[in-house]
Amino acid sequence: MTGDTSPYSRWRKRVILITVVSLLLAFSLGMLEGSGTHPRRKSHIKTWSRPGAGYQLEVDKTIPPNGDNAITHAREDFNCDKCCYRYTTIENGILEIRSKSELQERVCKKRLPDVIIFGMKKCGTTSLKNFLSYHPDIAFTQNELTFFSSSDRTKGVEFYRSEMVYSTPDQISIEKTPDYCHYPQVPRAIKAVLPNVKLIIIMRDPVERAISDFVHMQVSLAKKCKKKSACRLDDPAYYIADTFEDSIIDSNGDLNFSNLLVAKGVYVTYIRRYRKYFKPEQVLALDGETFIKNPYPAVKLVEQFLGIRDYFTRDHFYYDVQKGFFCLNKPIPNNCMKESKGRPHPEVNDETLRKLRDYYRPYNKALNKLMKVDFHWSS
Ligand SMILES: Nc1ncnc2c1ncn2[C@@H]1O[C@H](COP(=O)(O)OS(=O)(=O)O)[C@@H](OP(=O)(O)O)[C@H]1O
Repeated sequence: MTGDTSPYSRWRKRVILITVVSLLLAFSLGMLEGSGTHPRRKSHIKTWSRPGAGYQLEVDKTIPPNGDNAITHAREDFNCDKCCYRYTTIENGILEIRSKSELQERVCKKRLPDVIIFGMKKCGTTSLKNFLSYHPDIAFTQNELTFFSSSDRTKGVEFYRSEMVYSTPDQISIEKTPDYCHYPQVPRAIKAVLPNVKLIIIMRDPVERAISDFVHMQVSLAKKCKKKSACRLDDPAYYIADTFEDSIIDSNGDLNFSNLLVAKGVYVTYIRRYRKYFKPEQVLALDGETFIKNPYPAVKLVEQFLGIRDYFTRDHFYYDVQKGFFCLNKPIPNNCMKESKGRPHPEVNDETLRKLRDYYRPYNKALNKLMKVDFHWSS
């Protein structure tokens, strides 16, 4: 069998080949045009709608040619673009105020608190404040205002408001003053000004709290004693000796439970006072010991309690070996508490520890019952 090799036949084959190639080219180009997508990056800005703080999530979508299984990368807005402040490190004070025009644009005002962290001293209140300060739905007043526990109360509510941090209409404003816990007049005073306020208390093993408070008061005293005229503690109910044991055990070997180092650990007394004025659902109790070991579950509980966005993820936190505590990795990396948090504690003798534990046990049990929680340090 021989093929048809006439000039006409060769010309006809060429025409068919060219037509097929052109058709294939046109078809594939048409496919791409018709789909309206290109296999390259597309960027969208998505604004979250609840509760509307304007927190932006930049979503970077790489759409593969078939349009399926689009890979979505979410990159957080590190500076809370719709907030009244920009974020900086804990070391530098966390919040940097925006310009006047930016504040106006964002309807930033100083608002009375929706939430108060009212205790407990040396139980992790600062770390909790620092972590929550980076939540875009929260405007956290950085200073402890002590409004309800000091003579500032006589200056009136407008003074209190003027001390608050700026917040947008969609943010929850918070202040923390651990001192509010143990002054008997404070719960009623808060109720009179903020009847619907939400209250958070973080409590750790009262024995650990007492030792931490001792170290703290020693440092404060040492600072004051640099100026000889001011060399005394503000509160005479504190007694600080050279050692923890000598501070809380009297000459008869008995526990001096009126020393504030000890008294401040009787949490149930303080909470009962608050519960006289506030409904149980207004108060959230957090365990400071589990918070030290892992802050993530505690910040999630706070988000739920306040009904704010599910913002924090596990990878916001990392354990810093050098610091010996958890620090933030997001939105700013390597962001640890200042040196004054996480100080070394002295060794305390077993006898003193036993006396303290025996003293606190019934109060801890009553606390568990009242708050319907089981703090593992309570026995
Ligand atoms: N992540 C992290 N980093 C550092 N420190 C942490 C952290 N989480 C909890 N803590 C514990 O917080 C203790 C200080 O508590 P407060 O911030 O409530 O103290 S204060 O009342 O405001 O002075 C502090 O007490 P000390 O260890 O005695 O310094 C810490 O044990």
